[in-house]
Amino acid sequence: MDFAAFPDDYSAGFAVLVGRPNAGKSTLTNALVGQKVAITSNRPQTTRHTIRGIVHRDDFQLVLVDTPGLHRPRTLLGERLNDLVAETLSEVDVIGFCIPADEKIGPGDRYIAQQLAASGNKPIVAIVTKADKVSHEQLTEQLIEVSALGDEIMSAERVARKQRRDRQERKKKGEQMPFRKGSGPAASRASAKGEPASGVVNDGRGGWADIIPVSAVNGYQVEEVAKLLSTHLPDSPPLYPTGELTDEPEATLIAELVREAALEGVTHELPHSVAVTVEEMEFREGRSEENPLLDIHINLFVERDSQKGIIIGKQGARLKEIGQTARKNIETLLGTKVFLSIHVKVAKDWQKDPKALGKLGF
Ligand SMILES: Nc1nc2c(ncn2[C@@H]2O[C@H](COP(=O)(O)OP(=O)(O)OP(=O)(O)O)[C@@H](O)[C@H]2O)c(=O)[nH]1
Repeated sequence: MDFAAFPDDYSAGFAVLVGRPNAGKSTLTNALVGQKVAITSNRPQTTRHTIRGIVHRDDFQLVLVDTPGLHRPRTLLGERLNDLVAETLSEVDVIGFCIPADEKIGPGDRYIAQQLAASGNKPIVAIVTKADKVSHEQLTEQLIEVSALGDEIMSAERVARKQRRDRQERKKKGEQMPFRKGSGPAASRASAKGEPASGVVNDGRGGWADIIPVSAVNGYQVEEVAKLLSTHLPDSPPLYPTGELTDEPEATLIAELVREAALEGVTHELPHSVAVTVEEMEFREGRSEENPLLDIHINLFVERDSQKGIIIGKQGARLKEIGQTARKNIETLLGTKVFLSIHVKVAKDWQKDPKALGKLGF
């Protein structure tokens, strides 16, 4: 592996983009990296695995970790996703919090903001995505809202930390703990619901480390986002050789491409219920070296017979389309001809079954 020579002031490190489903994380990752590595689709929660894209520049290297949407656990799968997110947050140098410009800040954003603030002392850069979808005035308004959210959440977090410290101090000294308005069970419940904790005011000590608008679709400020994130990276030689765009195992990318093709244009409930595994990958015997063919056998799991019907389609028409789309993308990814076979299987309630989850790679 050839590491290019790098200047003295080179910096390198990890960044994670978080945000609620559909916030534009995958599209921004792709725009930053400049090649399709993370999987995008207009269906929420398509990114389940952590896929890294690497932004190489003359003076920095930014390793992007794309996480699933951070959300409140509903099923066991949701909890595992959140564990994954927590683990990722602890390993990065900077967090990019994506909030779409064209949607009002909601409880989902608030909840994520609180989780990020509570997760530690990592700098959080608020990234207002999809800037192309709104007018200049609307963008300005959203930037003000997002900035205010940062001030409020970070102030609340500082207050909470101070209260925790005080409580510990008092405990150490053996003092009795007074009940304080805003710190009882009702306040914790409000905070768990993503509602603002009452009584917390902006302490004027600032919120987000930075705030920046971007459009991954028309390229507005994409380079600036890369630069801004890189200012939070430690001095370090490159972590990966230049030219390497992803270190995700091929099988994961292949499974994601099949999953993406399967979810194209389907109903809302399905994304949660589809899991894809690569069962076998082998070069076909008897082919010449110049003209290899890679056989890939895929299992596509759904939870119900009705979902199986949706995937397969009338006389197998949809499955055929899925196969063709996925095959083309896999061939582009691997640069080799591919024969793809997809078996659709019903695994009842796989989301709630720890054993099944393990088998499916979660
Ligand atoms: N107009 C416009 N659309 C965008 C932009 N970025 C993303 N989108 C669209 O928004 C939708 C969601 O984008 P994704 O990048 O898949 O969002 P995500 O946050 O990765 O979503 P999950 O994987 O569900 O967490 C897709 O239909 C994108 O095409 C942007 O800058 N401008």
